[in-house]
Order: sequence, then structure tokens, then C-alpha cells
Amino acid sequence: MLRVKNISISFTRYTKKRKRQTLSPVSDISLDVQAGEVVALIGASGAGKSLLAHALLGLLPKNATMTGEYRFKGEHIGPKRIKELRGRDIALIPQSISYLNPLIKVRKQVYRSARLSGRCHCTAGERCDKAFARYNLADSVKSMYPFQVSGGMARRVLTATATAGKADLIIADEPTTGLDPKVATQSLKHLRELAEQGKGVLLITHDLENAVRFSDTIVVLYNGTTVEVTQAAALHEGKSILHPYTRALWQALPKNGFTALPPAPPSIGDSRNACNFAPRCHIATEACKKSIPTLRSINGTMVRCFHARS
Ligand SMILES: Nc1ncnc2c1ncn2[C@@H]1O[C@H](COP(=O)(O)OP(=O)(O)OP(=O)(O)O)[C@@H](O)[C@H]1O
Ligand code: NI
Repeated sequence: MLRVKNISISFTRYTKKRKRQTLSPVSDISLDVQAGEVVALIGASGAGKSLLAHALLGLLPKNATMTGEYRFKGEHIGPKRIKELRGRDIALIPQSISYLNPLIKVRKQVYRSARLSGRCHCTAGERCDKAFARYNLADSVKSMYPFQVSGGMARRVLTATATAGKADLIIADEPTTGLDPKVATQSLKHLRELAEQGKGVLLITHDLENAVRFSDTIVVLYNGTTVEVTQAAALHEGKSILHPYTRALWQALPKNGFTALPPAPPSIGDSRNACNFAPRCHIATEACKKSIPTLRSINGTMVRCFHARS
């Protein structure tokens, strides 16, 4: 359903001395989402997860440039087509609750999204009410404005907004932030159900444990680049992890010893031609500091590391 290949995003800005500067927070991200599948996009803060989500919905700021291949249902997607798909075929559950319109009551916002996403006026209302019930939002919440609802409720309203329509691909950017563990589990179960109904779900999260529990495929990002694409089942036991960063994430889980990764040292010199994980990697060699590893397949897992072995 979704194919993203070698996507890079850069920003142009001008310094105080009017020098043009290019920043590339995302380089070479590749991932696929099939119908019926939950793909978890995992990475630390600043890894480029939201930026990728915004790029897929055509929501990047004007000074941003995106390169690479972006296909949806086989069709090559350009900036004009993204606008047509946004909200209708591809829905976003945004990371920030500030995306709710402060001046419109929450039910009306869910209703509008359902209409935008292909529901006719006779079914949109019903879908809307079903979504409210599904996300445990009481009837009294329907006529509230966003400032009147709690953060957790607002997040559930955003989820209802993205799921009340007919969109085939749901991009959920940290949909469980601020929810208590029980409600968070419930929300993730709902996303799982949407996949079981045939939708594709891209679940963006920091939470490796829930990603393993609720997704089929895990895509690990480090500093804006895909470092590993693996089956969630492979991470259950921690046996077939191939990239040292994925291994570090797994070892940082409470059940696996809570071992923290050493902090990133300040970058010295030009690191454009090096593996970007090398400064924190315990198996890095000189080769890792001289060129960027490509994403390669080992027994069906995609990994970006010179030293990965099956
Ligand atoms: N408009 C922008 N101009 C320049 N750099 C930007 C812009 N927006 C984001 N970035 C940079 O892109 C990088 C990735 O940001 P992004 O918000 O995608 O991270 P994230 O993985 O979603 O993190 P978090 O888990 O904290 O939400 C960051 O280093 C950020 O500073
Ligand atoms: Ni984010």
C-alpha cells in the first residue's frame, strides 16, 4: 500500500551572516506498509519520525525539500496528489493535540473528517458516534471545545478523527502519549483492529515494548536513517537482532537489564561519509568512519551495518 524508498528531507535556511545553510535531518529512509499490517516506526527523539509523517501528508514547511520515491497503492505520489489523498485516503493522528481546531466542538471535527474521508452525510454521523463510543468518550464530551477536554481525551478525539472515515492508511504519530497504560493498550488494540479490517497502519512510537506487541514489522530509525527493518516476532526473544542500535534499544528495556546506551559524543569534523551510529557503537571499526553502509538484506531482515551477520 505504502512504499517509501530512499526518502531524504532537507531544509534551507539563512544564518545571521546571510549564509545559506542546508540541514538534512532525514536521509535515506525506506519502508513499506502493506494492507492489513501495522508497521512500527521506532526511534529516539529527533530521529525524524514526525518529519517523515508530515512529508507523507505533504505538510512540510516551504523551506523543506523531499527527494526519493513515494508510492501509494502503486501510484507515484507528487506534491499535488498528496493534497488530494490527505485526510481522504491517508489519515494522520498527529503527535500534538494542538492540531484540533480550538474554535470547533469536538464532535463536529470528527464529523467533518469523516465527511472529508468519503463518508456520506447519512453514515458520517453514525460513524462519528461509533468512534466516540469506541474510544470511551462520553456523550457529554461531544459538545465540548478542545480546551474543555483533558489531554488524554483530546488524543482520543484525534484518533477518532482519523479513524471515523474511510482512509486506507492511518499514520499514528505517538498516539498513546499522555494516556494511562490501560487506555494506551486499548488505543493500540484499536489500531490493530483497523489493520485486521484491511487498513495499513504506520505506528510512530518510542515504545519498543508496545511496538513489538502490536505491530507486524518494526522499522528502526537512527539520526534520520533507517538502520533495521525486521519482523516484530524477531524482537520478541531478542535473538535475531542484527543492528547494534536495535540491540541497544532492546537491552534498554526494563526486562532486559535497563542498560543505557552511552551518550552521543559531540560530532567532530565531517560525518557525512560515515555510519552515523559509529560514534556510539561498540563494534565500530575504521571502515565505519570512512563510508556509509547501505541497507542490505540478511535472511529477510534489512540492516544498515557493515558488521551484521546472520
Ligand atoms: N522546520 C524545520 N526546520 C529545520 N529542522 C527541522 C524542522 N522540523 C524538524 N526539524 C529537525 O528534524 C529532526 C527530526 O525531527 P522530528 O520532529 O521528526 O523528530 P521525531 O523523531 O518525531 O522526535 P520526537 O520523538 O521528539 O517527536 C530534528 O532534529 C528537528 O530539529
Ligand atoms: Ni515526533
